[in-house]
Amino acid sequence: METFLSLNKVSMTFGERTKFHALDTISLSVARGEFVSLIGHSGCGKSTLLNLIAGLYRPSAGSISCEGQQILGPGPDRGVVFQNHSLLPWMTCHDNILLGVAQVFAARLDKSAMRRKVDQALDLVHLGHAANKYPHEISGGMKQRVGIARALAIEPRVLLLDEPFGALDALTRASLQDELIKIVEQTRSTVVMVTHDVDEAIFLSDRVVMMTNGPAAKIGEVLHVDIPRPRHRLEMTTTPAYVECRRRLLEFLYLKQAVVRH
Ligand SMILES: Nc1ncnc2c1ncn2[C@@H]1O[C@H](COP(=O)(O)OP(=O)(O)OP(=O)(O)O)[C@@H](O)[C@H]1O
Repeated sequence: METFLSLNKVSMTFGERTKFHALDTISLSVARGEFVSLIGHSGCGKSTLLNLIAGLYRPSAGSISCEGQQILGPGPDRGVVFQNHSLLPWMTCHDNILLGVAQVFAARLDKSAMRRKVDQALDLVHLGHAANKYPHEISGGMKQRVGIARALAIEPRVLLLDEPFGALDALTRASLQDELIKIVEQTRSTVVMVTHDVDEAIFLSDRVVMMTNGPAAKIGEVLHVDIPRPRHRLEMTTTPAYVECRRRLLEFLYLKQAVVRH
């Protein structure tokens, strides 16, 4: 498969005097339209890796490129969704999304065309009716959906999701996972997602990248989720392929990378 996003021997060390070696020689190729999850114990460096792809950090060594172009900083080709929606509280949902759209499209589109883009993004997450509400007037799940709409509205080539559903209850989480699958099918997005949740990783991903515990975290194993799509949440869980995926992830996390707490 054609490589779309490429991480080439990426290492990351934080700090000047007291150095912290977070990631060590990470190499990973992501194909166009692929959905890849990063899983690993807390503090292993998943968010750091995602932030490197987002261009929010520069790697200490190695390089990252998207469609052959080296990533040197944040850009509209990569839409990021964080665990906490990070919407501006004094702006409506519509205007929160418009903010990014205007940054990317102001030179090419007039105001009404940009507003249409915002409306389309809100429709994609079924929130057209909440366009004029403020963040404090909507639920946590709705805020995350606005966050996803905001990331999608700039029409990124890659969607980067940092535990996008981590703060939500199990039912809301499941319905947003279903929605995300539909959106990704519709937009044919390439996705890299950080998660702690084994079932979420299997349900959504083509591949799950398992990271070793830090410091100097590496890619431990990579799991190919060989379960045909469309995947059905309930039916899927009883198939041998699912059970095997789950076993491999749990074995990695709780046996091979067991965390000893004192
Ligand atoms: N800006 C920073 N300066 C120094 N150290 C940092 C910085 N950002 C992260 N780290 C360290 O790098 C390591 C990896 O952090 P990171 O947030 O990437 O882990 P994570 O796997 O996403 O954790 P979690 O699952 O708890 O969110 C941690 O030990 C963290 O303390």
